[in-house]
Order: sequence, then C-alpha cells, then structure tokens
Amino acid sequence: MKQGLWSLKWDKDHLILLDQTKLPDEIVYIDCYSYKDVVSAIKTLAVRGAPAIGVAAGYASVLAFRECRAYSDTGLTERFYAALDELEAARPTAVNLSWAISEMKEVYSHSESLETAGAELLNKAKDIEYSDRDMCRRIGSHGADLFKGKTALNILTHCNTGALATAGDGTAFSVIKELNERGQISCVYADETRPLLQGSRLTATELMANEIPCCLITDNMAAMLMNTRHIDAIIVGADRIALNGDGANKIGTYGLAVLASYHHIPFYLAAPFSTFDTSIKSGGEIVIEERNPDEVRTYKGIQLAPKDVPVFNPAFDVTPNHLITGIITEKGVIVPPYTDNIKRFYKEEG
Ligand SMILES: CSC[C@@H](O)[C@@H](O)C(=O)COP(=O)(O)O
Repeated sequence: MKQGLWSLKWDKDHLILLDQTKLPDEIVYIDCYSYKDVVSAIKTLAVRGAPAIGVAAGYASVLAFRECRAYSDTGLTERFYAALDELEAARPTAVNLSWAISEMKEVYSHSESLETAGAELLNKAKDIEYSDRDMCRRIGSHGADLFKGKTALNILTHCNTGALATAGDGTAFSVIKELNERGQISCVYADETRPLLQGSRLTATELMANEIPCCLITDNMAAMLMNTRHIDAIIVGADRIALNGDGANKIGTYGLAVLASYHHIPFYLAAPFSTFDTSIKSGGEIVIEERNPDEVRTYKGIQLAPKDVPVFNPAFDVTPNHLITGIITEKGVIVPPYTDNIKRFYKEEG
C-alpha cells in the first residue's frame, strides 16, 4: 500500500475508497462490496480524477462479476455487461473510465472459463492499478527533465492531479513533486478550482503533506498572478485528449491556457496514454459533463446564491492544441504537430 494520502485500496474482497468529498475536514472511508457502491462514489466524486476513476472501475468490474455470478450463471454475460455499461455511464468525460472497462471486457471475453474469470479479472484490475503507479512515476521524471538546469521555479496548477487523483503520485502533481525532490521549486501556486474546490481542499492538502512550498489562490487571481509575479510554467492534468492534442480538463483550464499564451508562459498537460482517445479527431467531439446546479448555488449546505437562479455548471472545458506547449506522458513529452506526433508515439512505443 502507498504511504501517506491514497485514493483507493483493494482489500481481499472489496474496494476501499477515501471519500474525497469530506476532505480536508474528515477522513472517511467507503467500503464498496457492490459495483453499485462504486458507481455512486464516482457520481458523487468520492473517487475522482481520471486515472483513479479508471482504477476504481477495474475493481468495480471484479465486484460486478462476483455479484452477477452469485445470482446465476444463466445470462451471466448479459448481466455483467449491463453492469459495466452502468459503470461506464457514471461520468462521461474522463476516458480512463471507458478505457478501463474495455480492458476488463477484453480479459473476460478471453477468459478460459467462468471458474477462472474472477481471478483473471482481479489480476487485470491490479495490473491497471500497478501500471498507473508506474506511469505516474515516469510522467514525473519526463516532466521534471523539461526544467533541467533551472532553479527557483514558480509553477501554477489547477484542480487536483496528485495521489488522490491516481493510484500513484499523480500526473501534473508527480512532475511538481519530482521537481521539488530535485530542489528546483520556489513556489507552487494552486488554484482553488471552483465550484468543488479540488485545488484548495485536495491539492493544497497534498502540497502541504509533501512539504512543497506553496500558495493558494482563488481562480480569478490567476491573471493578476501571471502579470505581476514570474510564473515559469503551468502544469495541469487531463481527462481526455483527442488525436489532435486538444485536451479536456477541469473547468477553468482553458482560461489558464489563454492567459498563459498572452503572458508567454509554457502550458503543459500531463497525462498517461490511458487518457488519450485516438478515436476522436478533435476536442469538439468530447462530451462535457454538466453537473448539478446546486454545486454552484451552495457549498456544504450554505446558500451562496438565490435558490432558483439559473446556473451553467460544466465540469470540464477543452483547451485547443495550439495553446498547449507539450503533453507530458509516461513515454516522453509530445510536442506539436500533435496529430503526427501522437500517431508516431503510438506506432513507435506500441
Ligand atoms: C490526474 S487527474 C487529471 C484530471 O482528472 C483532473 O485534472 C480533473 O480534472 C479532475 O476532475 P474531477 O471532476 O475532480 O474528477
């Protein structure tokens, strides 16, 4: 098990999730014995962050198989696949969810027998978790290499991309952590990330826990920050990256990219290949999740706006490829022209 903060853990026969909606005030764990517990945890954002959702979906598939099998072997495949469809529909934007489910389907469809399928599915779920950890480590190292020879770096990040969003040290956060370990960080600025405050509740907690020098800002301070203090780079995660390099990430990311371009600040996405969706040519094809308006009108039961005021609450936005300096992956950093270079990475690296 990972030391320090962790998002999820398989324990013999069930999945334990850290309920991230309660952070930083309370540490509460959710014991998931049914795949439906995981569906609900994904919907409420108890487990969140594209890679962590993918890993949770792997283990939820194991639970679904066991539940379907306990019911009857007759019609098992239909019921199992219906459960997987329900899991996949829990959140639409992060492709890691459907990626993990298709990996699990692949294992099930090639399993030797119903007797062995359960163990094979569990092995695959563990494999997804362990390789996510390894990918985080490699993203950290490739990302940090971009800043060789530079010291006293000021980095701005958005949302949460750390241990809470993955099975390892994170994506963008892993780069930040590695840079700090190399002694190159002066300050990491974290956007609070309205409306659900993943930046202030989660990233600030992770930065402090890792003793990384940091400073929290509200989202509307980013432009002023870039104008008045030296920012070396903006590094954020991603939920789905199209073949042309357009990337969906937490709402507010596109705004940061526009500001970065105006202020001539390098803007990087950091994500594993499980976040790429090469079936779509551009970001225009990415389905953007719209969430409950009360997430904007209220916070923890406190009314912040008139009860019935109309609200627009997209959870993500898409940053066009021309605003992205590079995409930091576990296989290296991809730079423009993205379509050609992403295809090349797939071909060369397998
Ligand atoms: C390594 S996490 C990358 C993204 O998933 C992250 O930046 C993000 O947008 C998370 O959104 P969330 O709605 O909290 O799941």
